Amino acid sequence: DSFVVAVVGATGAVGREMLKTLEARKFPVSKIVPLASSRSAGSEVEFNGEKVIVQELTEDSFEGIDLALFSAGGAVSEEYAPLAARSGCVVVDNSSTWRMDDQCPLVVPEVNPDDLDWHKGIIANPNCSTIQMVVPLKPIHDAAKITRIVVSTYQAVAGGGQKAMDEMTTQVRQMFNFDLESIEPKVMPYRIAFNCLPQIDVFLENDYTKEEMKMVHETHKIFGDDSFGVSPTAVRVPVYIGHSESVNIETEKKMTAAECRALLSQAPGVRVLDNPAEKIYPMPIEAVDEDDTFVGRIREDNTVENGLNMWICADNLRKGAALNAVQIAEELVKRDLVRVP
Ligand SMILES: O=C(O)CCCc1cccc(C(=O)O)c1C(=O)O
Repeated sequence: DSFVVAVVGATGAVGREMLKTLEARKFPVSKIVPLASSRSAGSEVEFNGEKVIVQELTEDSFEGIDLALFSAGGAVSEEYAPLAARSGCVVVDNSSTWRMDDQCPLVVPEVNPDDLDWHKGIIANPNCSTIQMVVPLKPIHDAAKITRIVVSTYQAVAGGGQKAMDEMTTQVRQMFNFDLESIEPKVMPYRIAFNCLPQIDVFLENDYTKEEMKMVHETHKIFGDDSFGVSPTAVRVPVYIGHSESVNIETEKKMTAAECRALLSQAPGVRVLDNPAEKIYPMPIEAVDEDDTFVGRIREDNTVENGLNMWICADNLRKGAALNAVQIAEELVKRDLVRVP
């Protein structure tokens, strides 16, 4: 059977990727309903070779909608996701609003698909940096029990949306014209062109950023296990699309680099690119427009008992957001769960 599917935030960077992914994976859509703010309503998007008019999001937009993918910011999710669920529409929300709500499953289909079974109408899509980390770490955790994670992220500007990407373009152009004075950052705290910013989102009381603490809390919820620590540093780097992460883990049981490589070569959603002698390793420019999470630079960390280092890259708009949301929708269809209990 096929479904009436809404995309809320259809004109944003992630919303557009959601439409592209629904089409590319031939999700069974009987009717697509692109929704956005009054500002974007009236514009057109393409879907399955047809032009579709973007409609304005209102409280009765969800009548007759079976499934709604949200990526329109936390405030819209907070107000409209419960409305949608109450009118019998299953919501997959890409914002952080519902991720830590104990009535909402927080799901990466390769990692914890069974959590979908207890959804009450709203399912949360994790933060992009969390998704690409848990995909390879879950099989390792199952095999050797992770006791500690230290992660440093190198996050693309696309995570800040189209405006952030445009800001970097402007800065690069200005710098090539040696016009440095007029660089006035608006979306990001400082100039990002040829720079690194160790701040993504706001700082909290503990001097970590919201982005860093999302990786801690969301990883624990997705694994259903908070017995291990997560020590995060999230950094913005001058890359357009594709997040990279340097991950160091300690495990209870010893796992060699070779065993880790072999395990990840079989892991769902993972592609191992790891041959230093041939200069083979993941890079963000190679991860763009790919479904997989790429892992390389796998090596033992002999400064601790059972340590491993690895380097992980993924397209943050795709597996980091839109693809994961569509894969959740696919899993809901498979489990006949496109219905609000
Ligand atoms: O900047 C990045 O590289 C990733 C940030 C993603 C993001 C941006 C604004 C708001 C939220 C949010 O939902 O709170 C989120 C999120 O956690 O998905």
